[in-house]
Amino acid sequence: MMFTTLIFATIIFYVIRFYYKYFTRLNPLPGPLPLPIIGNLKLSTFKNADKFFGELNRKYGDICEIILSGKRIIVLSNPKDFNKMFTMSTKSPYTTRFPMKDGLPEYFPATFGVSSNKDIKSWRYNRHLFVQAVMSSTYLQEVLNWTNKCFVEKESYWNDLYMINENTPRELDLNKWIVRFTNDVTAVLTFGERAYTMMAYYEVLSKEDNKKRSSEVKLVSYNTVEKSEKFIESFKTYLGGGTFFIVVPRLLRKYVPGLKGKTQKLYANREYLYNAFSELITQRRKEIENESLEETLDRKDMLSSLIISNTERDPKRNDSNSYELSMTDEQIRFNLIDAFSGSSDTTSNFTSILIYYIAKHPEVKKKIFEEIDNIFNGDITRPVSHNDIKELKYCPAVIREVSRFHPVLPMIPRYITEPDNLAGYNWPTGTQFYFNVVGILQHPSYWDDPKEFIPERFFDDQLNKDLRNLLFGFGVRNCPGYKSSMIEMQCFLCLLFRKYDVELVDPNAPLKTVIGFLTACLELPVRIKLRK
Ligand code: HEM
Repeated sequence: MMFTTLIFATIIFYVIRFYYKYFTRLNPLPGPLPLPIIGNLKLSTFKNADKFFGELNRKYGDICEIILSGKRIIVLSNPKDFNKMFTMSTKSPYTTRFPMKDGLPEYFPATFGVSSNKDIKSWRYNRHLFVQAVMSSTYLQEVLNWTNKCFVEKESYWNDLYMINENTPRELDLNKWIVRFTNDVTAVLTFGERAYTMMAYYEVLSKEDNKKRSSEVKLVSYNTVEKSEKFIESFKTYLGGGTFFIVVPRLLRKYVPGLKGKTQKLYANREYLYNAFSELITQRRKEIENESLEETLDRKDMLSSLIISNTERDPKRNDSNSYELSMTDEQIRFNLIDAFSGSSDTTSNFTSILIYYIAKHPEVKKKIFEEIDNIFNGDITRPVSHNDIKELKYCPAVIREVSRFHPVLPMIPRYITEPDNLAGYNWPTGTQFYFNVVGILQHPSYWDDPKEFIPERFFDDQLNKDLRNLLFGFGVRNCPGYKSSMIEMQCFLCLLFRKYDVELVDPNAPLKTVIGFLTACLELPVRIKLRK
């Protein structure tokens, strides 16, 4: 009885304290009333974050607030607050994405790599070498080469599994293939090693169908496929673990039985992954050392590029001091993690969203066919080149319109490292802001008919110039991979639509997604046939 009363009193105390703090907060802003513990994080937030953020803007205006994981977050939906937050100056207080505190730095590095690096000096160094690697013309050529190659590989599986023809459309979940396709392209570009996730999926499907594998499909050894699947799975577990470390307090992680077990599993997985990276890096270092200095490296992947950065093999090295700044294995590891995590899920989910909207709008698909047919003249086998991509005008407009309509990242976070005045209020150090991407991309003051899907609006080069690239973020911490992913996505569109017609199985069904920080597409059931 005593114990129940104590618990009850503690809860009452907690609730009163919570609302006292809430109603006496600094600069109170409109926003949904939060609940103790969960704040504004309802289940619906996760299922429909795009709707959630769109409604925030419509209901509460251009500046409002929410509480997530116990933290107050100021949500901004007006581009006039934009320039200050997304400045190109590294001296700005808005150069950090989120606070690296609570459980996060125990699990993710706070001063390594690019994405979560809060030490601006170290971030600048890493970002410089990262950008050098992924923006070089040789790397961008590799993006095109591997997108072409992996597409051809995917087709060999499709031919065997579905025997796609002109007359009878075949049903398949295109999202499953896009995820694996992107993983395979990203892995080889990042690590210089093939992942075989498409092949592994082909194995699963042919087993399910009791199908005998075609001799056309060349399988590498079972062990290689299994090893690469394990690596990709471990990577996903590693990234997912971040949320666990943010949400579950340290004491619970250390002492509560189920949670302690989960913590240990995450650490063990991280150990496995870090060792796998070390092996990759050591092996590649050896290969590079064995190559003569005069020879140009045959691999243009990010790993090779980071190993040689600021060494005597680096064509971009320009002073003798740079030698001191070549990367350690640990630095390389975290840059590779950032490259793989930054590119695989974003590109695959956005590509699925893109195909969904194209298939949903037959008039858009028709114009895509026309544009692509004009470039390829019925040649459905030659590799797509940079010149082909340069000729595209309608396809990039469709990509922009889809990203306006259904952005893959519904908000962009920033966190201030010193007090500042923003949107007319003074904010203390540590205030967290979300730039409401959905709100802005559908804001009636900035777009005519924002609810209409009109790719042609982006033919006007001057239209909302500042907002066009919201898909990839802004300012000093914008996405360094925007060029490579634009190439990959446009190349994919050419390869797919010059040969195949894609229709949604149910054109009226909404796209199935789940949304945390990222819009994750769950499935994309389509009917696919060869174009006549
Ligand atoms: C469709 C594909 C992609 C989308 C939609 C996307 C989107 C974004 C966005 C919105 C940001 C945050 C920008 C900000 O905070 O202002 C970001 C950051 C980042 N992205 Fe991407 N990205 C994509 C592909 C890639 C690729 C291919 C790579 C690597 C090659 C990459 C690596 C990164 C990294 C490392 C950061 C952190 C930058 C920093 O903190 O300095 N992304 N991305």
